[in-house]
Amino acid sequence: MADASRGGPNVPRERYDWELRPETGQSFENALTKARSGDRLTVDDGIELLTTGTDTPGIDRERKELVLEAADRRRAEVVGDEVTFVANLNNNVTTACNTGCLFCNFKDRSDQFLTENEADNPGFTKTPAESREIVADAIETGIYEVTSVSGLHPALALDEEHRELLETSDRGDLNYKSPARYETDPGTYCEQMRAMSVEDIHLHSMTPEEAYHARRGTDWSYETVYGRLAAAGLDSAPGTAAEILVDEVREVICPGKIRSDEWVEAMEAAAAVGLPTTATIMYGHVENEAHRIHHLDTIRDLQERTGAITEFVPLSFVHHDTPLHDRGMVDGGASRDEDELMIAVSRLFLDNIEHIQSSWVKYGDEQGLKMLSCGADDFMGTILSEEITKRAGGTFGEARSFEEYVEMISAIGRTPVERSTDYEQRRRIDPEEPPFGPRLGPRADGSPLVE
Ligand SMILES: C[S@@+](CC[C@H](N)C(=O)[O-])C[C@H]1O[C@@H](n2cnc3c(N)ncnc32)[C@H](O)[C@@H]1O
Ligand SMILES: Nc1c(NC[C@H](O)[C@H](O)[C@H](O)CO)[nH]c(=O)[nH]c1=O
Ligand SMILES: N[C@@H](Cc1ccc(O)cc1)C(=O)O
Ligand code: SF4
Repeated sequence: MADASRGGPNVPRERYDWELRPETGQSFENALTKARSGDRLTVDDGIELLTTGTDTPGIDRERKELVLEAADRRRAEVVGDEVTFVANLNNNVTTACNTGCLFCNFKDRSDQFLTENEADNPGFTKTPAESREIVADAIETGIYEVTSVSGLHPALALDEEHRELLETSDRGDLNYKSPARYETDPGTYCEQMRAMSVEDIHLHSMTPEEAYHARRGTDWSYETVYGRLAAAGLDSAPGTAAEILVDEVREVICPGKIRSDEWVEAMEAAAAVGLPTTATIMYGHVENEAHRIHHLDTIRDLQERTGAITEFVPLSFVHHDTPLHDRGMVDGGASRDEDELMIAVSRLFLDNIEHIQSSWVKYGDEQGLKMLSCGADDFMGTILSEEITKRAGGTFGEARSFEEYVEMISAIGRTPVERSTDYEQRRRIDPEEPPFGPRLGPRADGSPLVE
């Protein structure tokens, strides 16, 4: 008979013959003792906590509660009771992308964007002028930051020098086509950066995968690329495109993407030119718990070297409308138990990263709030527009207002705090003093961001 106290695994992982498996010589009890006393956890400790013991199948709910408690206590010690969020706008420049990641339904094949294509184009590309207008309008509402991640449009080059190299190259493998061939010209990455850098807005953009696209066909280092982007207005880099930083998993879910070591190289370069970064994991598809912990280990090592990672964001895979699901490679995403353990073990394992984000885009409000008692202390941002999760079938909406944030965070007895992207500026909000609006952005005057 099924044991009601156990959560089953969400994915029939026995379908995949992985080299890495969640097997250890450690016991759950020892790992928990180490976690409680704040010792640095080994990979085996992490696997024991995430699986609630490799000696038993499925998730043991009593043990899970012990892991969540330890993580919540650690959160309180490290960052206290404040729950942060940022007034930001999400602006995706283009959905055109041929990389073919099997977990992604954001992208549209780029040949649909060619002028010669007469069929309806389901996606979009914005010119630098259009991006600027979108950011300029949002600044008026009081945002502090613009986040911008995009498809790898074949016409995108880093700058004019890169475009010239791509135009004159006789290599046929560079995923480049002249902007003249497309209905809409996205300009260069540097032009987009300059366009979105309106006033003193904080520009958070250029994932390692985008940085790779911005140097394709050249021998330029990632430092050169991030250095030029920073000169054009980039302020920090998002650590998405991380997915699972174990190559045997990348070969299955994103064979067209850069490998793990290149992702790390790009993030180190961003840090080397002085940009703060974030880091993510996209979990709950074909990978197992050993892959997740190896990923955390890579991130923790990277942070030892750079100190540049301001927050870690677990992104729960949204499965509904994705190739992985359509092809029967997964039956669903992570279970609620797995989500909670992912947040908690991120807090316990990543002892050198201060902030763990609960993403309402991925978890929704109710579960997102619960995560703030499982180890998370940041509740993301207002974003105002969302395409990636929506196109994968996610249903948690595109925006949150300051009013909603203050109400939700005070309802769980915590303190709402508006933050800057790098967490250096923080403003506690008194729930007794409405109306609630941002005050940190270049034009923010405290009036509500979303009515
Ligand atoms: C859509 S890409 C855009 C930026 C750029 N093309 C890249 O891959 O770095 C940004 C991130 O969204 C996340 N993502 C895409 N599809 C998702 C899904 N179905 N569920 C959860 N996260 C997803 C992935 O982690 C991915 O790295
Ligand atoms: N800025 C954050 C986002 N932005 C939205 C993303 O574009 C997208 O919704 C999705 O998360 C991609 O997987 N999302 C976050 O989860 N956290 C952020 O801080
Ligand atoms: N704030 C995180 C989260 C994020 C997640 C997905 C995105 O597409 C963008 C951002 C980051 O900067 O990496
Ligand atoms: S995740 Fe990024 S690189 Fe991969 S298909 Fe989607 S948009 Fe393209």
